[in-house]
Formats: sequence, C-alpha cells, structure tokens
Amino acid sequence: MKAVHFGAGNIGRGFIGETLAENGFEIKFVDVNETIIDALNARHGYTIQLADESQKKIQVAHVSGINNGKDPDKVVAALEDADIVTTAIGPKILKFIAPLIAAGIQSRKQHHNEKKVDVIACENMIGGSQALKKEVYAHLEPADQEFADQVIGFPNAAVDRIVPLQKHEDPLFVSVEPFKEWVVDESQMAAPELKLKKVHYAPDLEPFIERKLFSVNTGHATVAYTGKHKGYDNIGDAIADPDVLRQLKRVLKETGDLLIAKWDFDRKEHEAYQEKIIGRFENKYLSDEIARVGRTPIRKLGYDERFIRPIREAKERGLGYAALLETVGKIYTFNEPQDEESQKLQQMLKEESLEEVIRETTGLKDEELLQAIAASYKEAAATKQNA
Ligand SMILES: NC(=O)C1=CN([C@@H]2O[C@H](COP(=O)(O)OP(=O)(O)OC[C@H]3O[C@@H](n4cnc5c(N)ncnc54)[C@H](O)[C@@H]3O)[C@@H](O)[C@H]2O)C=CC1
Ligand SMILES: O=P(O)(O)OC[C@H]1O[C@](O)(CO)[C@@H](O)[C@@H]1O
Repeated sequence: MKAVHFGAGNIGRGFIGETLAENGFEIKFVDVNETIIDALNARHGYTIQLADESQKKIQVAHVSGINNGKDPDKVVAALEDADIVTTAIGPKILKFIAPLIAAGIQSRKQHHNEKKVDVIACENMIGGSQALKKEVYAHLEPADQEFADQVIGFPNAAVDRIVPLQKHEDPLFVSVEPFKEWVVDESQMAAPELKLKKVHYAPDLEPFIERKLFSVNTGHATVAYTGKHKGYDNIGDAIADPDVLRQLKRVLKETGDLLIAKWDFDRKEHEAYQEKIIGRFENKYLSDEIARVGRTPIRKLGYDERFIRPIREAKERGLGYAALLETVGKIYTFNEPQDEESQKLQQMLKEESLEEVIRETTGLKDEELLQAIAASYKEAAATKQNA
C-alpha cells in the first residue's frame, strides 16, 4: 500500500507518518525542505520519541522523500498509484499544492486508474479537505472533475497531537506528546473500505473538530497570547503563572458552555476532556515555544477560526464570551520578530485605523463586537509587559 503525504514537518513525521507506517504503508513525503528530503532518501526511516517519563522510541520505516520544488513530475507519478493522500502543510499552503494534486488526478484518469482514493487534509482548520478540494477543482477541466467526483474523496479530518518545534542534531528525529487523536469524516470518503487502525471514523465530523479546535487550539492560543502579554516566551513557563492558568480556564469555560449547548455534550465528560487538555499543556517533558503556538495571528483572528467563531456563536446564543474577547485584544499585541503575520499585523496597526484593522482581520460586521474588541486591544496595549 502506498501513501503520498504532503508536509514532512512536525505533525507530518510526528503523527501522520507514524500512523500510516503502523498501517503498513510505504510513505512518500513531499516537501520543499531539502535537508529533510535528502535525509529521508538517505535513511528511509526515522525515530519518534514520546515526551513522557517512558521516553519510548518508535521507529518509522519504508519512507522516502520528493522535493516538489525540484521534482514535481515525481510527485505526479507518486500520486498516480497512491492508495491514500494526506497533507499536514499549513492551511495557507494548501492552494500551492493543489495544482500537483490536480495533475495527479489527471494522470490517474489518463492511465485509467479508477481505484478510489481519499485525500485527507490534516490541518488545524474546519473543512480542510473540502477547502483543498475547491483549490484542486479550480485546476481541473469539467471532464476531469467528473472523473474526480467518481473516484476521489476529500473527507474532512481533525488531528490532535502537540508536536513542538524540533531542535535536534538529527533533522528527522521528532519528539511528540503521547496523546493522539485523528478523526475522519466517513460520510465524505471515496474509499470507506480503507480504514486505518488508530484512526476514528465519524459519520459527522463537525462536533469533533469544533470540540478540538475550540478547546485545544483556542486554549493553547490563549496560553500563548496571555503568556506573551505577561512577558513569557515558553508555554511551560506561561501556564505555571496563576493568571495565565486562570485565563485559560475562563476561556475553556466559555467555549465549553457553547459546545455543550450546541452539541449536547455531557458536561462532566467535557470537563474531564478540558482537564486532560490542561494537563497536556503542562507536560514538563515538552518544550513548546509561544512563538509556535501563537504563530500566524492574522489567520487565528479569522471569522471561522478559534476565537471569533466561538465569540459569534456564544453571542447568538446569549452565552458569555468576555474572556475570549480579552484574549482577542491580546492577539493584536502579539509581536514576534520571526513571525511574518505578527509583523504584518503590527504594521497594519501603525498604518490603518484600529477599527479598519479589526474589521479586516476578523471579517466581523457586528458593531458591538467590533467596539468590544477595540476596547479589549486598548486595555491589552496599555498593560502589556516587556516580552
Ligand atoms: N504541530 C502540531 O502540534 C500540530 C499541527 N497541526 C497542523 O499541521 C499542519 C502542519 O503543522 P506543523 O507540522 O506543526 O508545521 P511544520 O512547519 O513543522 O510542517 C510543515 C511542513 O510543510 C512544508 N512546506 C511548506 N510549504 C510547502 C510547499 N509549498 N510544498 C511542500 N512542503 C511545504 C515545510 O517545509 C514543513 O516541513 C498545520 O496545518 C497545523 O495547524 C495539527 C495538529 C497539531
Ligand atoms: O498554529 P496552528 O497551525 O493552529 O498550530 C498550533 C496548534 O497545534 C497544536 O500543537 C495541536 O493542535 C496546538 O496545540 C496548537 O494550538
């Protein structure tokens, strides 16, 4: 069985690669990072280590790499007979790999390969695979789209495992938290007979992805932005500060109330889920930088993203969202020299009116929310500690 995986980065190697290998796949990783691609082709294997007291090592074998910047034809050839295609490349990069996936679909059609295959985007976003499908279809003629409709699935997915930035001598080595959860929307699959072990298949992904995004991702980002605001650079240091932990709990209470009201989750079970998440953020065996967790703040301020969507939906339902608003104000103060979006955001705040920046970044039209975010930013800017 053959897999093509786009993005040989932290989650690609540290989670998707592990799961595909465990399921007996030969994996071709596609990436533009030459060091990683060369190492994959030289060694055909790599090591994952669990960040807990066990320090258990897991070997991933039967892997190779293709540099899509240099060898796009090899990617198309690999897609031609792949049994599964996955991505973990970043939401903003999906549109750049879409032409290659489209070429792979055309090639399958030309070679009369009518075997059904699923393309699964494993990104932190709602509707990731369907968004990728839209980008791919923009590169297909109607006849190719018809072929794709019959044999290619784009099931949405939610992936959950904290994999921090890696700093090791071995460029392939990856340290990961023990927890992992990969859920795929079964109803959108072209090849539902191909079920991976250790992957959960759900008839409706929405509750899973919202629970994950608005708990793990909203929560982690809250620790990052609140921590940075107080002058921390590391998640472990930030969450050890009682103010940061309190803010995390307040935010999780708000998203929890919304999720319970919306999806009828059992409150006790949801609270246990939240406690587990807090424990995962506190994992002393992981060293996770605030720069990573808070990266791309403009994306995280998006209309359907981890803060604005729960705020909108809580407001619609008459539920509380004050803590979420407080964190949003702090996002606008997030100034990370290495993060392009954070620099862009700081530049926008210098060149445009505050109201314009908030409208542009959040996509909101609700005047009350726009004003509340402006007030929250002003408060955050006035109280920010040196970072
Ligand atoms: N790291 C984590 O804990 C988790 C990450 N995710 C999601 O997984 C995705 C990837 O995140 P990470 O693995 O952390 O990032 P990463 O930066 O470690 O990996 C991304 C990889 O994509 C490659 N890449 C970038 N542009 C490319 C292009 N045009 N063509 C081919 N390769 C390209 C990069 O070289 C890099 O190796 C994101 O959507 C993230 O939200 C989801 C759950 C957990
Ligand atoms: O910025 P992104 O791409 O959403 O990724 C960061 C997120 O990934 C995770 O490590 C796992 O989902 C979160 O803890 C963190 O919020």
